[in-house]
Amino acid sequence: MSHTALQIIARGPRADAEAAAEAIDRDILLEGATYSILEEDEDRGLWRIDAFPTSDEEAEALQARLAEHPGVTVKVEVLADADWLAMSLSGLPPVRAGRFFVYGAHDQGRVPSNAVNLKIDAGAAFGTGHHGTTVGCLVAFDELLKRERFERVLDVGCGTGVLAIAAARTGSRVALGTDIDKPSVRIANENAKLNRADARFVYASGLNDQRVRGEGPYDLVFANILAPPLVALSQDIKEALRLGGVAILSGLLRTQERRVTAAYLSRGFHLERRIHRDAWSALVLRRMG
Ligand SMILES: C[S@@+](CC[C@H](N)C(=O)[O-])C[C@H]1O[C@@H](n2cnc3c(N)ncnc32)[C@H](O)[C@@H]1O
Repeated sequence: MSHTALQIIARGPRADAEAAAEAIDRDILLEGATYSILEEDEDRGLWRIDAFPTSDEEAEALQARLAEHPGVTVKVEVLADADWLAMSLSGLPPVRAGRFFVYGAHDQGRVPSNAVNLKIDAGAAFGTGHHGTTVGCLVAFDELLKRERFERVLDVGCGTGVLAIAAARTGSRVALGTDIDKPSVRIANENAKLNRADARFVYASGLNDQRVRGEGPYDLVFANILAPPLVALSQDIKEALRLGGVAILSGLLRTQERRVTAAYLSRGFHLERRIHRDAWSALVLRRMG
């Protein structure tokens, strides 16, 4: 594993950036790599890839793929420890995703002082922070928090509650989570207490529950569920969001991105960012209409 945390940034026109991203997707050495692609400057048609290698081999492979696309200019930055995103592959170590540090009971004592620390005991619920979909959501949220505040946040499919707890711990006044799995709701409420987070979790399917509607409209909706329910819930998620509000969606595979994106674009959302980790994708979509 690399000891130097790097961020590799590539900028260029959309076609070049998309082609470079596809080359990263095709490289089997980069199957586990995390990167995002977004439109940086709409007026200039400038797109940007940010990649976060977790080993020297990954860093080399990423730079090699990007170098094959002369239309993008590449910059490599060494990250301060507080910013890097790394997921070690041995055991179940803590996970760093932007400002968030997700850890279990066995990591007590290894907690950094410069992060938002989330203690998550998984039990029977999904969401220790180790899965590519959860990491994608946290990275997307961390980026958005650099520019925006989210007063009211809904987490559909809360699992351990990690996402709503992350919101409550970073200043959201309302952080509500739902799940169709009763044990997850109980575990999420316990995790909220454990983290002294003012987040609440209720047993409900989707968004058509009075307790969920009553707290809306939301500034941000997380939904880390599977692609078919993400498509099925697209209208409900739109209605739950205020105009200009953001949906962070995950649980979909990279290969399902087009289908899920199409459902949201047709409802007036704008795709702001895609984050890839392993075979998984996280999407940042803003309600424009
Ligand atoms: C992949 S886990 C995500 C857990 C956590 N939010 C995270 O990001 O790590 C998906 C969760 O969504 C729940 N779920 C699936 N479909 C749902 C629906 N229609 N409404 C509410 N919860 C749902 C599942 O029970 C599961 O706990």
